[in-house]
Amino acid sequence: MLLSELMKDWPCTLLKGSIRQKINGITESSECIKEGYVFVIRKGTVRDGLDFVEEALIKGANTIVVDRVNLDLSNIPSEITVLLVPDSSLFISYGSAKLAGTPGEELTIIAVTGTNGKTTVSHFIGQLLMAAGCRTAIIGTTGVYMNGELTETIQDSMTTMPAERLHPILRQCVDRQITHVVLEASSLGLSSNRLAHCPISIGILLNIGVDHYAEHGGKQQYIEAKKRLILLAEKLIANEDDPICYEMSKDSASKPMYFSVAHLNGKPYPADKLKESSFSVLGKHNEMNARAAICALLALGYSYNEIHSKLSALCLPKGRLERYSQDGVEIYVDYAHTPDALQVVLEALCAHASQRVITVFGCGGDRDHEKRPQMGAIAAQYSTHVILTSDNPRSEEPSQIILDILAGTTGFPTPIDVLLNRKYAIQYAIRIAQAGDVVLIAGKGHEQTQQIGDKVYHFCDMEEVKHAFFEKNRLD
Ligand SMILES: CC(=O)N[C@H]1[C@@H](OP(=O)(O)OP(=O)(O)OC[C@H]2O[C@@H](n3ccc(=O)[nH]c3=O)[C@H](O)[C@@H]2O)O[C@H](CO)[C@@H](O)[C@@H]1O[C@H](C)C(=O)N[C@@H](C)C(=O)N[C@H](CCC(=O)O)C(=O)O
Ligand SMILES: Nc1ncnc2c1ncn2[C@@H]1O[C@H](COP(=O)(O)OP(=O)(O)OP(=O)(O)O)[C@@H](O)[C@H]1O
Ligand SMILES: N[C@H](CCC[C@H](N)C(=O)O)C(=O)O
Repeated sequence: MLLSELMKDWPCTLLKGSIRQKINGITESSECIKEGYVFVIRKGTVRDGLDFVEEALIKGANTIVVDRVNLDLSNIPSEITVLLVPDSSLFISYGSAKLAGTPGEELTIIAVTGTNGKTTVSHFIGQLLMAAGCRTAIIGTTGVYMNGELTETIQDSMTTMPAERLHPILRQCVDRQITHVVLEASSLGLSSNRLAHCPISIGILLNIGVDHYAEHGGKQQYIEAKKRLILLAEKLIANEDDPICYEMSKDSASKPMYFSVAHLNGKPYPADKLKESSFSVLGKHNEMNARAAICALLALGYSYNEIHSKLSALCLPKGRLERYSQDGVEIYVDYAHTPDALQVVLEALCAHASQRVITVFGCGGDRDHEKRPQMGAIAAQYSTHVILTSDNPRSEEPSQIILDILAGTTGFPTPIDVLLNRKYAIQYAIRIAQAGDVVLIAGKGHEQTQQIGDKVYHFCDMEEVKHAFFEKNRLD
């Protein structure tokens, strides 16, 4: 494509060079530059793309896009084009869509946001659509699935991928005759305009809890970020029981569809209806997730009868209440890393367990501190025994994270042990567990790595569980 074609529908000012350049791709990361690429410079939270211009030019960039005036461009050779745009993050979304041939326009895109349940609801919707015969892709934290096949795992478990990666994947979807795409819209993805040029038919608002406040600068800013989905989506589905979601839904241009614990789309829908359809996924939260998914199918024109006949086959994505049982002990690996998530999962397991509930968890470093004591209190309230350990400490001191969690556990009689090494914490839990006990290992779900400092190690909770049983039986 010629640069002139990319620019023609977008407010751009030519600062230097020619618009007759042939361009082969677009990126905001110098690491991804190839010959003939457009390098879009963005000032980030940590670094400034401006510092990587030299690297981009060495790698073959022929166009530089900036969104700041009065920059010194004298070091940029004359054969390189420099454009000024009002906002780099919007331009990269627009440019990525256009270079990929706007594949989103050929697809029905459903985007799911909320603090908890995005991955689960996306997979439920995807599974229902596939059961109804639609070729469907699911894009989110656990990877890209095209018609049920995992085609790409996402580095860093990113929930909403940058636009420059999303639109080429949407193009692959079109090439594979996929008609429906269900994607997760994270607050950070929405606030950084990753979905700005992705045409969304249905937006789903699940819930608002505590997560990512620190990165957004507060709860209100987090809510504002989630609200962007309402402006992007043609139709909105919202959780009527969540007061913040309900309030937010009033900003929708079209009349929203609601789901709640008692209603669906304005009609009574008691829990028995789900049971009658043999929906059998554990946890009240997953019943709510199923209600959101049913609403999405209703919005797409399916009837209750068609939807109900498919509910019995719904299953959870990897790392969500993932069960393993050995020697009469039931183990659940779950991705609960927020207070609300830990609470609903423990409520489900307490209702299900016949004996003790042993909880192993920690909290991620460089993330909200306020969720730590809240999660400590919830774990202590619902569990018979708590083992505190490291999640992804990242740049933080692991023992300080534990102290923050412990602050919430005072006043509860529950025994609490601390084992910073997650492997040993899991081994200890399995060693003390007896037949009939339930062990919850929370926080990392499907993750295959653990980040301690700036080092990333292979780590998989489920692998450690199996290894721990092997060790226990070897020692006995
Ligand atoms: C908080 C956030 O959104 N971070 C993303 C963001 O970083 P940033 O704005 O701080 O960028 P930066 O690192 O300061 O760099 C500034 C600019 O310099 C460029 N650069 C930087 C280094 C270099 O060598 N060359 C280069 O060109 C960068 O590409 C960028 O354009 O832009 C980067 C480039 O696209 C992303 O890699 C980075 O995501 C990182 C990996 C990340 O971990 N993000 C997580 C927190 C995230 O987005 N999570 C959400 C929410 C998950 C949930 O729901 O729980 C998600 O959707 O995954
Ligand atoms: N509707 C819900 N309400 C509260 N907690 C939930 C709900 N659904 C799932 N959870 C909890 O949240 C965890 C993560 O679920 P899921 O991956 O579906 O959410 P998510 O919003 O995609 O999370 P993330 O974006 O952080 O990956 C689950 O393992 C479970 O503990
Ligand atoms: N997308 C979330 C996942 C958190 C998972 C948990 N294991 C942690 O590391 O805190 C985040 O990056 O905040």
